[in-house]
Amino acid sequence: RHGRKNQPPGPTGLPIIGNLHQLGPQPHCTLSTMAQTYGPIMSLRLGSVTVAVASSPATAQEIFQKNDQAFADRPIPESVAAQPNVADTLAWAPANPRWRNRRRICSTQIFTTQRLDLLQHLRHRKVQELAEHLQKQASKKSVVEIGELAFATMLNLVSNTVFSEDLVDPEFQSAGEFKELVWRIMEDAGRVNLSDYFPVLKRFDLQGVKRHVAVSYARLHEIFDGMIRKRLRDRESSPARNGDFLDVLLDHCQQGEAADFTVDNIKPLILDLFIAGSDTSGSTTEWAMAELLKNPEIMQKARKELIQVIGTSNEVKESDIPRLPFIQAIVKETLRLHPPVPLLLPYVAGHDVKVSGYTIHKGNQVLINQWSIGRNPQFWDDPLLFQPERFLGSNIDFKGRDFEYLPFGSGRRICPGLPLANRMITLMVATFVHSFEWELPQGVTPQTLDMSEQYGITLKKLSPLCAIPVSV
Ligand code: HEM
Repeated sequence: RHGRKNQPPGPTGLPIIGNLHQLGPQPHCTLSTMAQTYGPIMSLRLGSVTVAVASSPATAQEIFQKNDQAFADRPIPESVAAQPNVADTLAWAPANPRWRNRRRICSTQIFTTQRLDLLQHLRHRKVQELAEHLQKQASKKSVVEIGELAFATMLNLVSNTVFSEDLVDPEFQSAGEFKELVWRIMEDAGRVNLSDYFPVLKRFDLQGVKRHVAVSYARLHEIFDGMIRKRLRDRESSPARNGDFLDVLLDHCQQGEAADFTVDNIKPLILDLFIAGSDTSGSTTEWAMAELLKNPEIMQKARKELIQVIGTSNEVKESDIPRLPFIQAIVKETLRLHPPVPLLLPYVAGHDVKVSGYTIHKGNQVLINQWSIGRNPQFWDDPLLFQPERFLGSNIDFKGRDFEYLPFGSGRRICPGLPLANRMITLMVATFVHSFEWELPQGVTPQTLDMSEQYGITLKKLSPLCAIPVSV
């Protein structure tokens, strides 16, 4: 079936497996190299699935702007299908009225400027708790894992937004278990799984991916189940409401929208917010700090801006951020070089579509290699250098309209968490830089700091960033 007419060019594959063996452990890099030979829209055959890969701003724009509707749905990897009620997730459900309703509720109840402003105190509190923890570690000269702390802080922020309570204890002891669970889900979702490319093999789960990841889903569902049941009991015994996102969802459950909202089918939506929000934001904060430790002169410039704007005694507040253009530029530059979702989430063509003169056939999958676009010298000067200055005085933004820079995607499935992620990551990075000097552990220098990536559905730092906070 793959001799289809007018398909984008691509590498010749082997019989049956096609190009699967060529992807390697870092598919985003392999696809970037292949695009130099086959062009900005190319076609690969992965088992029985044809995948088109877009690697330029122009092809991404054609997909997102001209053909947004055709590419509104996603293929569901087997590892994601391992969770109960997968059709009720936000990230993987088809773009049907039920998905739209859930997305609208999330947007209006969590992500509007008004709602975010209302919960500003929560973000300040969570970041303050993080700073207090770091102060204690600083007094002991302890080494901390920056990514894990940022991840746990984000997890607690999402948890407070949904459940009005922390998931991770104040000393961050239980952060490890959640990180492990979330990362296992991310890693399995990003793994090349034969069941996804040979539907006939699905029921055998040859690599055991589905069985492996099901354990993580079951544990997270169990945790959420306990929290939801407790809230249902509280609601029965008292009319008082917490006013958090769980109350909003339970109100929907009780308002006769029974088919769309039940206690069971709201769990995948809640899980999505935790999974999509915590690892991406934690990882971006970790990469930002890794770049600052690798480039001490940029760290100094950032600190200088913070001291000029805030002084030395005050804490960083969200209301300071508009006056911190260099810190904002650091976050943007980090998302360019280290976008947490390098290939965005996959799309599936709803009908035959022409892109750059080639045909993407109905049922073909589409990936956008935004990692590659963000590092392409055609669109960025000295693309491999970490230079936040490139964003100063530039209008390029990550809101999905500048196709050379798409860390949050674009179109109707653009990341709904963008405004929250932006506020929280900026606040965490600013606080790290403002409240502490940072030292690398013995034997590590800025020159030897390991910046290798590990591919999952999100891209994380292979070796966790370890550093020693020093109080200022
Ligand atoms: C640095 C932080 C983040 C990055 C870089 C990021 C990036 C992305 C990307 C690239 C997508 C896919 C977009 C597409 O396919 O076009 C996505 C989807 C999504 N993100 Fe984020 N995200 C981040 C933080 C968050 C946060 C904080 C939340 C919520 C708490 C969140 C919730 C979601 C959800 C629910 C989806 C699925 C949307 C859909 O398919 O309709 N993300 N994100």
